[in-house]
Parts: sequence; C-alpha cells; structure tokens
Amino acid sequence: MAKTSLDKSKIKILLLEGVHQSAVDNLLNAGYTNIEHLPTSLDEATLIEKISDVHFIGIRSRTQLNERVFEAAEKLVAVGCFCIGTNQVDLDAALVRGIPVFNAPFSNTRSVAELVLAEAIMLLRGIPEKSHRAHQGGWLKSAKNSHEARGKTLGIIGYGSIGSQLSVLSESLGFDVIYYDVVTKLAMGNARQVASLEELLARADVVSLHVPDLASTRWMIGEAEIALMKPDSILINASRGSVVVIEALAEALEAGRLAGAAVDVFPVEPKGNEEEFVSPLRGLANVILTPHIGGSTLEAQENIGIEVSEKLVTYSDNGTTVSSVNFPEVALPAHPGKHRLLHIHDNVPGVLSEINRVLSENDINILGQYLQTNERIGYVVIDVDKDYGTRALDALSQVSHTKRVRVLYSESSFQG
Ligand SMILES: NC(=O)c1ccc[n+]([C@@H]2O[C@H](COP(=O)([O-])OP(=O)(O)OC[C@H]3O[C@@H](n4cnc5c(N)ncnc54)[C@H](O)[C@@H]3O)[C@@H](O)[C@H]2O)c1
Ligand SMILES: O=C(O)[C@H](O)COP(=O)(O)O
Repeated sequence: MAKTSLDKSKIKILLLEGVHQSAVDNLLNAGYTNIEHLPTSLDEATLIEKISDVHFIGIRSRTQLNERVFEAAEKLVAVGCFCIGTNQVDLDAALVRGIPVFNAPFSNTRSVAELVLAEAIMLLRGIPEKSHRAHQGGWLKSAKNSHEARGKTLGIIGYGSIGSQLSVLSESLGFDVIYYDVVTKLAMGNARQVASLEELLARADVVSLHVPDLASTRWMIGEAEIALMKPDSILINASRGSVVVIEALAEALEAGRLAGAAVDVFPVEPKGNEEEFVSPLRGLANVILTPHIGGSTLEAQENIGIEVSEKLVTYSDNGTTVSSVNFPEVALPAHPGKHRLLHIHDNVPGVLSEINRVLSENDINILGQYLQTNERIGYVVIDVDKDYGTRALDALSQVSHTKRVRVLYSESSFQG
C-alpha cells in the first residue's frame, strides 16, 4: 500500500513519445519542475527500469502500459494518454492499483476527420496511382474509375466523435452519409443510421472505420465482410490496426475487388521512425499508406498537451478525477487552508465507516468528505484541518482494504 505526501519539486514526471511542449510548459507553470521529456516510446525492459521512481507518466498510442509495467511502477500516481485511444493501457491493472488514467477524448477528432475526407476524395479520383505514375515519368490521363464525391454514399462504422464529425464535413461536400453503430446515435444533418454492418457494407461506395479497439471490434472487417462491399468501393481505416484483417484487404485490392484503400493504423507498427514499416499493402496501386498520423497535426498536439497536462495537474493538486477513463469520477472544490486526503480502497462494505472511526479516534475533525465508487474501487476524499495532515495520513493508511493514501497539502504548505 502506497502512502504519499510529496513536495511538487519531488514529483517525477516522465513524458514519452514526443508529447507536445505545451504539456511541459503547463506542468512547469503549475510548479512541477522534475520532468523528463523523451521523443520516443521505450521498450518494455527500459520502461520497467525507468518507471520505478516515476509519479506521473505521459504517453501516446505506442507505449504499452501492461501488468508487468504497472507491477514495477511502485510510485505511479496517474497516467496521461496524450491521445484518444487508451487500448495501449491495461486499465484494469491501473485501477486495482488506484491509478487513474486520463486521455484527450476530442482534441484530435477534427484532424482525423479532415484526413479521412481528403483521402476519400483522392481515392475516388485514383490519385495515388496517377501521382505515382507521374513521379515515375508516366502520364495516366484518363477519367476511367474516376468519380466525384457528390452523390456517392459514405458508410461510417462507429458514429462517435470522429465518425459524426466526418459525417458533417462529408455531407457538406455532397456525400450521402449512412452509418452503423452499436448504440443508437443522433444523426447529423441528413445522415441515416442503418440497422446492420452488412447493410452498410452493401450500400456504401466508401467505407470508413471509426471504432475503438475492443474485443468486439477486433478483426471486424475480414474476408467475409470485404466480400459484402460493393465492387470497386473503397475502404478507409484510421481507427486501430486490430480492426481490419490486413491480409484480406491486400488480397481484395490485388484481385481488383476494391478500387482503393487508405490505411493509417496497422496490426504491427514500427516502434519509431527509424524502424522499417512492413505490410502486405506496400506497393499496391491506389492505396494511401500513412504512419499513424491521423491525429498528428500541430493544432491537435498542442491542444492535447494542454488538455491532458491540465487533467494531471488538477488530479495532483486537488484530487479531481473528472473524465478519467477508468476511475470513479469526483469533481472537487479548491481546499485553501485545509489538507486533503485521498483514500483509494477496495469497494467492499465497511471501509467508509472504518475511515471515519479511525479519524474520530485520532481526534481529527472532518471538514469535508466526498465519495465515489465503481465496481472495483472506492475513492474517498477528506479535508481536514492543516494541523492534522500527517496524523490523518498515518491513521488512514491503517484502514483495512486500503490501496493507496495521499495527502495534498494546502497551497501555502507547497509554497513554504
Ligand atoms: N489514426 C489516428 O491517429 C487516430 C486518432 C484518434 C483516434 N483514433 C481511433 O479512433 C477511435 C474512435 O475515436 P472516437 O473519438 O470517434 O471514439 P468514440 O468513442 O467517440 O466513438 C466510437 C464509436 O464506435 C462505436 N462502436 C463501438 N463498438 C462498435 C462496433 N462493434 N460496431 C460499431 N460501432 C461501434 C461506439 O458506440 C462509438 O459511437 C479511437 O478509439 C482511436 O482508436 C485514431
Ligand atoms: O488514439 C489516438 O488519439 C490516435 O491513435 C493518435 O495516437 P498518437 O498520439 O500516438 O498519434
């Protein structure tokens, strides 16, 4: 069980994968000076070695935070995913250790939607092949297999933030939009939800995937699904590499069943820019291959840096967990002049009454108390008088089923 009360300058923050400088600036402005900022992800062995004294880690989609990494992360307080997807993090392993995980659920939505729309137009015109030929000195001037977007049907699979944003943008260009989602979703503009994946695949001229990586979405587009797509239609995947069986897509493109594809995410992606990219899609005409850059615009990255670092700072300074993807959500007021205790425990009956009993036995008056639970853990936040912070920390660490206790000193203590 971890018991923590640290001065900000001792809180170690590790930022990987070239998280934008806006995050570093934000953390420094908030008084967090012990920051290591690396441009790449780390392999598991290096990460395990490095993470043992880290309190906050910031990653993007490449860094795998699995059970073994969490096991070594003895001091880890919270994780920031400076991206949308959180499938690279074992959220349960974090939860059972009392570690909240935050992300940026909307900051790169627009960047992905714009890229996909541009790709749909390029593929409908056969531009990748024509451009490639021209680079080689060829001249493929022809209207064959070249189409306007106007009046074509765009089928969106997964009508969440990105899918619905794409819907709005593409409709304004004249696409007819249909979408499939496991949840009934409000249609944007004139878009229409269809009842099944099969119906969408059979009707769309361009199919674009925008689902998260879940057990239910893994390999959801394989040989059978591609066979349902219209001849000469187009497939775009900027969601996760686990969603499409890449060999089946390559076969369909080689056989001329599909007119083209754009793929930004792959089952296996290079660890860094120096590693070779290997894929059965390499060298195929009218296929746009991009190195997982759907969200990689300067605008998105700067916003993500600010958003996620703010969430980490707010949790560290104040205990607020709003918008955490794995943790009970608590919105907390500031606590000037008081010390705040964060108590994370197994969600079993009796813990709250034991907390209150030990505080009462130690003559510690409770000035404020907040509780939220999920099916696995309980999160109790208790404000006490400034004189009792350390005593309360010791008392709460004795409570049965405690996973972790932290004390956040009032702001004046940090400055002193
Ligand atoms: N290429 C990139 O750089 C990039 C950038 C951002 C996000 N992404 C990926 O895109 C995904 C989607 O992002 P988002 O912000 O739109 O997520 P979101 O959670 O807002 O939307 C996902 C939608 O998919 C739906 N869904 C879930 N399972 C489904 C299924 N089996 N069939 C159909 N629909 C299903 C959900 O109900 C939801 O509406 C992310 O999870 C991430 O993996 C990639
Ligand atoms: O989940 C996401 O937001 C995207 O996949 C982008 O990931 P990245 O930050 O590693 O580019």
